[in-house]
Amino acid sequence: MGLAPLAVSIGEPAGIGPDLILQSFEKRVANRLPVFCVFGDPDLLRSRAEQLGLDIKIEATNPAAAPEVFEHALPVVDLGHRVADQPGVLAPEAANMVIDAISKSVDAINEGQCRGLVTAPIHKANLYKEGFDFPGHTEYLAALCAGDGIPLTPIMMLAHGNRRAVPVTIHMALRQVFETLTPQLIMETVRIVHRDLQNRFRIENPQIGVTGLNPHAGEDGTMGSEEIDIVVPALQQLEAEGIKVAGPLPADTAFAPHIWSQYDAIIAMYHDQALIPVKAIGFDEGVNITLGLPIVRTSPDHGTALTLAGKGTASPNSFLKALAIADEMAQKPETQT
Ligand SMILES: NC(=O)C1=CN([C@@H]2O[C@H](COP(=O)(O)OP(=O)(O)OC[C@H]3O[C@@H](n4cnc5c(N)ncnc54)[C@H](O)[C@@H]3O)[C@@H](O)[C@H]2O)C=CC1
Ligand SMILES: NCC(=O)COP(=O)(O)O
Repeated sequence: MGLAPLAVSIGEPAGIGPDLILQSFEKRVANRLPVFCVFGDPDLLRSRAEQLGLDIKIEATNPAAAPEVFEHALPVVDLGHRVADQPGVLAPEAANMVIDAISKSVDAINEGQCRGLVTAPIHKANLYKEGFDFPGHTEYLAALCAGDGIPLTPIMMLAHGNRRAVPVTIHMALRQVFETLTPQLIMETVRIVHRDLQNRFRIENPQIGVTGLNPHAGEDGTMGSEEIDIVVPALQQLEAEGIKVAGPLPADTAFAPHIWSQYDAIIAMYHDQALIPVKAIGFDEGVNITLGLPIVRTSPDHGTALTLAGKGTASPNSFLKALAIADEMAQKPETQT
């Protein structure tokens, strides 16, 4: 039996997600892309293909038929929502489809119909206005995947080739970081990254760097005490467990090429500490990978880029990489969850 398709959630329809999906499908042979099926609105994709001047057939189907359909048409699981195709114009009515696309993709993976998820970007603020109660995909997927009410800790990892960065705290106001950071959260994050680097990336003995929070990693406690009070105790416990971990590294130098290259991943304390270096070394070249979940999920390293939607100028590079990495991570036939 062949591999099940990857699920692709359509993302924000006013953004570049539909463009990237169509552009990627067009390049499927040249890029040896894995079979994927889109969860969304086939009419919207037809309209966007026309707008972009792409001669692509769109076929409403189900994941089981996707491998055969993929040869001649873009397979789309029709979620029943109809959304007007207005590139660059956010419409609150689209929120239900955007959210459904994510949850139905996860259902399909849990039922063994799909083997991993690649998410096109969502416009977070547009979803919040409609009552979406999660900061982003990362946290929503953790809620969807939590079985028996046991909460999962989802981990956001941005990867540019072998350069990987992980924020301990994810989508929150900077002032909230101080009350959220604990030795327990750092330990849990490092343990999950360590385990997933072994299991999902086949790195036998991962080397993990951990940054401090403050400038110069606190300069011996003179520029903040979080390193001494929170980071060091976590590192001591992790070392005692046999995890190869180093830190607290000053965050401004941790991502210098000669230091970053010594580690399989660097764990940073908050969102921008981790994501800026990845986007700076190559915007649209990285991939966002969610760890800590029973399913494979990747996404491009960028957002909805509303002003580029429908113009054909958005680069599909990161989206193509997200498909390739999800394919690699979810190579087992059929029911890989
Ligand atoms: N995984 C996801 O769903 C993500 C969603 N977002 C959401 O996207 C929205 C917009 O966020 P921004 O901070 O403006 O980031 P953005 O990534 O959408 O745009 C930043 C800049 O990069 C350009 N850009 C983005 N993708 C590009 C591509 N493929 N090719 C060429 N240029 C590209 C944009 O035109 C803009 O100049 C927000 O609502 C944010 O929450 C942001 C990041 C990830
Ligand atoms: N800045 C990256 C980002 O916001 C991605 O969030 P998510 O939607 O993948 O959780």
